[in-house]
Amino acid sequence: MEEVRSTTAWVATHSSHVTVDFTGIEKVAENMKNSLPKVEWDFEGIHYFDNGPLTVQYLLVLDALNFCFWPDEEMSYDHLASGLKVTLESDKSAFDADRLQKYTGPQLRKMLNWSRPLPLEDERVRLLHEVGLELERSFEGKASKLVESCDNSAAKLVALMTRHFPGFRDHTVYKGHQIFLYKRAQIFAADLWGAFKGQGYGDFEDISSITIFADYIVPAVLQQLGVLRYRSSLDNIIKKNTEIVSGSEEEVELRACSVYAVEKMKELISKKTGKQVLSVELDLWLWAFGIQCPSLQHHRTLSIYY
Ligand SMILES: Nc1nc2c(c(CN[C@H]3C=C[C@H](O)[C@@H]3O)cn2[C@@H]2O[C@H](COP(=O)(O)O)[C@@H](O)[C@H]2O)c(=O)[nH]1
Repeated sequence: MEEVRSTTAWVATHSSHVTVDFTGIEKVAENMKNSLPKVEWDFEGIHYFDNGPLTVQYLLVLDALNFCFWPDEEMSYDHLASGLKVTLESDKSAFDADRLQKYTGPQLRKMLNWSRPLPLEDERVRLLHEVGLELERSFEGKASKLVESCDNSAAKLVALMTRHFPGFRDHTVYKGHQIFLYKRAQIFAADLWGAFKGQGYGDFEDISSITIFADYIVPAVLQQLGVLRYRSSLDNIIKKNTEIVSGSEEEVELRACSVYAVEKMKELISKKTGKQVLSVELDLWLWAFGIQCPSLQHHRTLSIYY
């Protein structure tokens, strides 16, 4: 995760469209100093959990598809999490590696109880196949084997995920430099940690090494909190819901500056309180705040990464 931290910091110090406001960070950290808001994983009550390997399989499938819901105004992450949960509850072998390799778009729609094509449906299907095939080839078909091979290290898990599954290699090139975000790979580690409450498959000694998950909700929340400031041209693009091209300077800055700003916020809160705060905890708080705010306007980029 050092790569994520150092490369996003590079973007933040060379950015043209997004600025990290340290006064804004200071204000948020000061407010959080006395009461660190704790948000429970699955506060929505929408995820599958049975305390065993099938939960790991569920979370891998979930995070393989955990991106870009906004093109359909009525769709959200909740539909994915709960649709996959209902699917698994009625058919425990639905996410077996051989079956993952065969799903079609209409079948995936049915799983999510969705009557029209899903956003980036063909990509979602391709990524499901990729996960099934690689699980079968390298991990006896089981996501639990993948996690077991990581020696309780979230960093190892992210490295392994990005090595084995091309769809999880969330990176880009910005002003000639390679930048790593690894949103879905990191969120998989965080979901395991959250679901298993840091025990069993969620027991990671280095959970503090994970950064936030740069999606389209967190940057919007950070802007609202005065932690990120946008150049007026970018502000207009977002207000008008105009699409931002994947890999553009604007898009990379929105995501990278979010990671960097929350790392700084975490350091400051830890310093003020004398307690270790985790980026995962800050992420969940920011994200939960964001999705409960219907007026929040976020950037729109078509991407399989977030
Ligand atoms: N940074 C961050 N981004 C997250 C999540 C989650 C869900 N995490 C679960 C884990 C435990 C909790 O109980 C959550 O349920 C989804 N997303 C992203 O949000 C976007 C979806 O937005 P909308 O279209 O409005 O549904 C999309 O990019 C999706 O990838 C998170 O935790 N952090």
